[in-house]
Parts: sequence; C-alpha cells; structure tokens
Amino acid sequence: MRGFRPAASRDCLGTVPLHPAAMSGKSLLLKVILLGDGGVGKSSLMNRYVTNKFDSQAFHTIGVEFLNRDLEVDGRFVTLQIWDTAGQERFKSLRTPFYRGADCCLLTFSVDDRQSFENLSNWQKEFVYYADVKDPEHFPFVVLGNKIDKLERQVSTEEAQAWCMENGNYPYLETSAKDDTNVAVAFEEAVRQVLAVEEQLEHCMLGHTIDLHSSSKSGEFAAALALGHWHGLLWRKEHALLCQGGMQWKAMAALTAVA
Ligand SMILES: Nc1nc2c(ncn2[C@@H]2O[C@H](COP(=O)(O)OP(=O)(O)OP(=O)(O)O)[C@@H](O)[C@H]2O)c(=O)[nH]1
Repeated sequence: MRGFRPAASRDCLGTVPLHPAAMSGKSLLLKVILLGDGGVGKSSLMNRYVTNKFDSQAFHTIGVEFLNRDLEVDGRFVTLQIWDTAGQERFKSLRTPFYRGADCCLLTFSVDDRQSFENLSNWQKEFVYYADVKDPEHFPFVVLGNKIDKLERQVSTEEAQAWCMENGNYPYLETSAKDDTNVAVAFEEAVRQVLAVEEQLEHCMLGHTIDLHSSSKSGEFAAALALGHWHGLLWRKEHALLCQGGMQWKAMAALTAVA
C-alpha cells in the first residue's frame, strides 16, 4: 500500500535553471498535463524527465504539482511546464481546476494494467470538459503506454496504436520511467504537437489578415473561418497571458484585430 503526500509539500516543486533564451524572453512557455489512472506512472515520468530520478516506492499524488524544464525542439526554445495530476477518482475535484490553459494532454496508461487503458476515453472526456476545449478534434493529445520494462503486458502495442488511430490519430509512445525509455522522446513529441498547431494557427491568421480587407466572397469566407478559429481557440486565451513573447502573443493580437 502506497502512502500519500500532499502536493504542496513536495520538495520537488520548482524549476531547473532557465536556458539563456528563456531568460531573454524568447522561450515559449508550454503547459502540458499528465492524466491517467492512479499508479500508471505519471509522477515517475515527470520526475524522470526533470530530475532524472526514479522512486520505486513513489507516493500517490494528491491534487496537482508541476515542474519546469527548458528544452530545444527543432530549433525552438521551449519552457515545458509539466503538470502531474492525482489519478485516483477521489481526488477529481482537486485536479480538474488545473486543466484549463493546457497546451497538450498526455493521456497515460500502464501496459500491465488493462483497466488503465480502457479508462483513456474517460480521461480524454474529463480533460475536454474541464479544460473547456472548444475544438477537441484539433487539440494535441499524446498517448503514453508506460511500464514497458514489465514482462507481463495486458495491452499490446497494436491495440494501443489502434485506439490512438480511432480516437483522433494521436501519437503513441511506449515508455518506462524506470528504465528511462522514451521519456524525453515523449515530452519532445508533446512539444512538436503543440508547435504544429501553433504553426497552423499562425499560417491561418496570416491568410485571414489579408483576406479580411477584401470585399470579395473569399474575403467573407476567410472572415467566417477566422472567427470560427477564434471560438475554437478560446482555450488558448488564458495561456496567451502566460507566454513570454511566443507565437501565441502574435496570434492573439491578430485575432483581436480581426474581432
Ligand atoms: N516497473 C515500473 N514501475 C513504474 C514505472 N513508472 C512508475 N512505476 C511505479 O509505479 C508506481 C506508481 O507510480 P507513480 O508515478 O506514483 O504513478 P502515478 O500515475 O503518478 O500515480 P497517482 O499519483 O496515484 O496518480 C510506483 O511504485 C512507481 O515506482 C515504470 O516505468 N516501470
């Protein structure tokens, strides 16, 4: 039986030293959130990635906690703010208020725990509802099958990949926080997914800014699309306030001008 430790008392809350790019305000702050059943290894993945430590007797999380890590992905400097949540049902009311403003959701299960895999849909729905995601089809989810170091699996790679394909074509990665397998790759993939959405948004905004000055039908269509995106991307609003000179600021400024 594992013990409990209130998130607020965890001594690992905090940040690693910022990269110079982050300190100069050129780093993008991205909030990613780890969701999944209690015991699948969310805290272990976060701690492995940020502190490179693994605790075989990890405590259950109560509420939420977060750690920051700076990284560079495809030439972009990013400060990743990783939010670890309590997976146990009894802590639902403590974790859900923290979903809003997330840029990416890492849906996590354990490959040796079938129930945790079957609960992925519930986690996805809970996130969409409490994060108030207006456009779930385009929200960047990444699915992690953790504990692949364990010999007895209850979920095959093929089955997990099929679920990802059917539920939004999400990237799927198999990880082990214990062995440090694919942990960095998983968080980098989360960043890539967010950046891909950002690039689409920026591309879209550039197009709309030009078209809105036109009185043509295509201009009207572009305006409708722009406003559609505005509503679809309202979930980003709070996050934009947290960004440090990243793309969101530019995108939000453009959207405000359009609206
Ligand atoms: N073998 C193995 N054990 C792991 C791995 N990741 C985590 N564990 C163990 O699984 C147990 C649960 O890990 P946690 O990281 O606390 O799980 P969690 O998802 O954060 O759990 P909650 O805080 O209850 O939501 C701990 O005993 C960990 O040591 C892994 O990759 N392989």
